[in-house]
Amino acid sequence: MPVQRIGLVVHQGRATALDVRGAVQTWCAAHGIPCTEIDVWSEDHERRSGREEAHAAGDPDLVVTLGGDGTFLRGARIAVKTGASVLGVDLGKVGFLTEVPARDLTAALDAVHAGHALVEERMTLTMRASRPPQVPPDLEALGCFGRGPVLPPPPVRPQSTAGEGWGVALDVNALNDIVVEKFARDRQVSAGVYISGSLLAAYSADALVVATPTGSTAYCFAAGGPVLSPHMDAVVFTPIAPHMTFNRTVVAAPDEPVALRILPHSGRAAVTIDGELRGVLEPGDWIGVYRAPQRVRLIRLHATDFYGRLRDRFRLTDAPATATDGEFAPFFRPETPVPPDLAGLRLSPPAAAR
Ligand SMILES: NC(=O)c1ccc[n+]([C@@H]2O[C@H](COP(=O)([O-])OP(=O)(O)OC[C@H]3O[C@@H](n4cnc5c(N)ncnc54)[C@H](O)[C@@H]3O)[C@@H](O)[C@H]2O)c1
Ligand SMILES: Nc1ncnc2c1ncn2[C@@H]1O[C@H](COP(=O)(O)OP(=O)(O)OP(=O)(O)O)[C@@H](O)[C@H]1O
Repeated sequence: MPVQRIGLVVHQGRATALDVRGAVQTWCAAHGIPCTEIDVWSEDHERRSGREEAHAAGDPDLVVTLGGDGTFLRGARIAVKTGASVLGVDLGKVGFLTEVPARDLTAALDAVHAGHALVEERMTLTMRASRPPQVPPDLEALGCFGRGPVLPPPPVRPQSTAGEGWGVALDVNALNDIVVEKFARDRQVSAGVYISGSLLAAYSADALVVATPTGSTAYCFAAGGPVLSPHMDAVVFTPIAPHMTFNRTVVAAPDEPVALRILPHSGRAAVTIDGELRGVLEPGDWIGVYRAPQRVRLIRLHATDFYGRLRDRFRLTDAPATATDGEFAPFFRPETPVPPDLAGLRLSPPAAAR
């Protein structure tokens, strides 16, 4: 379906993003498509939930982000609430989530408008909490770690059943991760970690990360966690610097919730959702994290080559001993038809088609 309305999320601190914004606005004007900028970082901008932000922008069906992965995450937070797709223009440092370089922007918008783009759906995480989350004003400055103004705490979903012991359901969709981390440099977070309702272990750590497969290449990856294909669903738990010998990641099934209960003698803990501070937990508080029904719709111009991107963006280097073996031949890419037993497999597209 042709694009009806664009919501634009721009990294205001990057000059190239401001230039490219002009190109998007010109394209929109030429096609008669309304385009609303959503400046989630401005000091003057009212702090709104993703849903309110989408409604205020006229419920765009396409969100275009101009920046890096952080800007993409800020756009995804808004798009997921109304089922809009997200197109990330790569103007950042890593660009794992973003899809197109700025030079291909117009061609990308043309392709989306003509219905030629692919949509890749990614799992998100949602959560319940023992009480509605809040960020006390005195902790805001400490907790937002030099980034933009804090977003409001996640709204409570109407189907909440707090009084019955299930906690309050929060209107959250994390594309990368939900992280519980220490506030004070010298006070670790101590928490009991439950998977599928069973206690796995009590941790004392710098942070505890619950991630999606998409988020496995972000914070979890930095902590030595495994890389998961973003085409699968799973709930990935990784402790950061736990003061114990068991420091492994646990990859739970998509229907196995991961819960964290702050222990009585723990320091206070920050809850960050996709890198943004959204709440503070006191001893005794808990959160339960599980797969959300909503998925983020990523625009792709070509079939995804996740492993090629992994090699490229993380600059994977080959073993020095293989250097004398020269070029690497393509695998499973002869000109002849695909044999029946391989027909259902997901194979990255040939380099020429990317
Ligand atoms: N030590 C760490 O690596 C660390 C620490 C805190 C948070 N994070 C991650 O940062 C994310 C927020 O990103 P941001 O850009 O707003 O903050 P940021 O700028 O601090 O991001 C950290 C880095 O992670 C990259 N990144 C983000 N999502 C990614 C993904 N899905 N796959 C691969 N790389 C990814 C970003 O490009 C950036 O280089 C959080 O969701 C969390 O996963 C990482
Ligand atoms: N909309 C904005 N307005 C002003 N400054 C911003 C904005 N977005 C980000 N910044 C600044 O840029 C820094 C990097 O932000 P962030 O990590 O979210 O960017 P990004 O989109 O992920 O790009 P990169 O890949 O370069 O990190 C922030 O610490 C902040 O100082």
